[in-house]
Amino acid sequence: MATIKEKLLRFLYDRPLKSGSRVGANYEIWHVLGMGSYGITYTAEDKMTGKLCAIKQLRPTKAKTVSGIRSFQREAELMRAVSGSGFPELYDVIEQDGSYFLVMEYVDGRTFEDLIFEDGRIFSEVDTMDVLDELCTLVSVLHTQGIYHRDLRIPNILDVGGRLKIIDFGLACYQDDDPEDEDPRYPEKQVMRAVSPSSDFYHMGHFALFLLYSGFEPSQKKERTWEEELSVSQEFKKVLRKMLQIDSPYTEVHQVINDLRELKIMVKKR
Ligand SMILES: Nc1ncnc2c1ncn2[C@@H]1O[C@H](COP(=O)(O)OP(=O)(O)OP(=O)(O)O)[C@@H](O)[C@H]1O
Repeated sequence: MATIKEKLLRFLYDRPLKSGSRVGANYEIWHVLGMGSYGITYTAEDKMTGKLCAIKQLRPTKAKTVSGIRSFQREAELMRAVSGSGFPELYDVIEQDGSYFLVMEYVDGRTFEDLIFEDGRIFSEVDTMDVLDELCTLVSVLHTQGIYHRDLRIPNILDVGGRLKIIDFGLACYQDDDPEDEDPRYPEKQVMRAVSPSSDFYHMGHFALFLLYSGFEPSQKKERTWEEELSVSQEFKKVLRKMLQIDSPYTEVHQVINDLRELKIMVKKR
């Protein structure tokens, strides 16, 4: 959590670039897509090719810290290593007057956050299993390359005309990275940031719950657990319990894919 001083410094120094600003020789900033804790992301045009792209700038306050620059370099390294159509391609890495930019493919899609909270999309149990199955396939591409994403949340997964893309490698790591020192008072954070496949399964379990809750109509004032509230099959709940590490967790992504595929056949037959 940012302190008041950090928030004030961000407000004073982390002003986004104005539209029309140049980044490197070729890129012209159009507008801000979003501001996260580490970066400011813009749409931009490559003036050489006329192509639209996305540019993530390391926040100026972070660009003054060794850890900020290190995490920027890490994100660039991981994005370069990741290949496949399910991830944005990294075009360029630019350092300009003490500012740092990742220039990447613009993903023209809707995040699952947009789909649920803006478009009012409702995902049934079968829809959720289908999306999860495709997401696991992308995650298996990452895990095969020894990469864990560790931030598979609804704002970081996009639907691009029926196909998924995963963005934001700001928290991703390699399987042989040392784990960060997480505060033992927050055990959930330790699970979310674990340097193991389980961190991705845990996030995907929560991702699936967001999809399933899109169709939930509360009928009681009393809050109940997700297992009591959601009317999904016991078999799918079992899969989710393993993803969320309530029951003996999955150790590799093909186990999740196999369970989901068996389950889809069973549920679709009913
Ligand atoms: N390659 C991309 N194509 C299209 N939109 C993108 C792309 N990358 C990021 N965005 C959008 O830009 C916004 C901010 O993205 P990003 O995920 O980089 O930052 P964040 O998660 O908010 O920040 P941080 O990682 O700094 O905490 C989001 O709305 C996201 O959907």
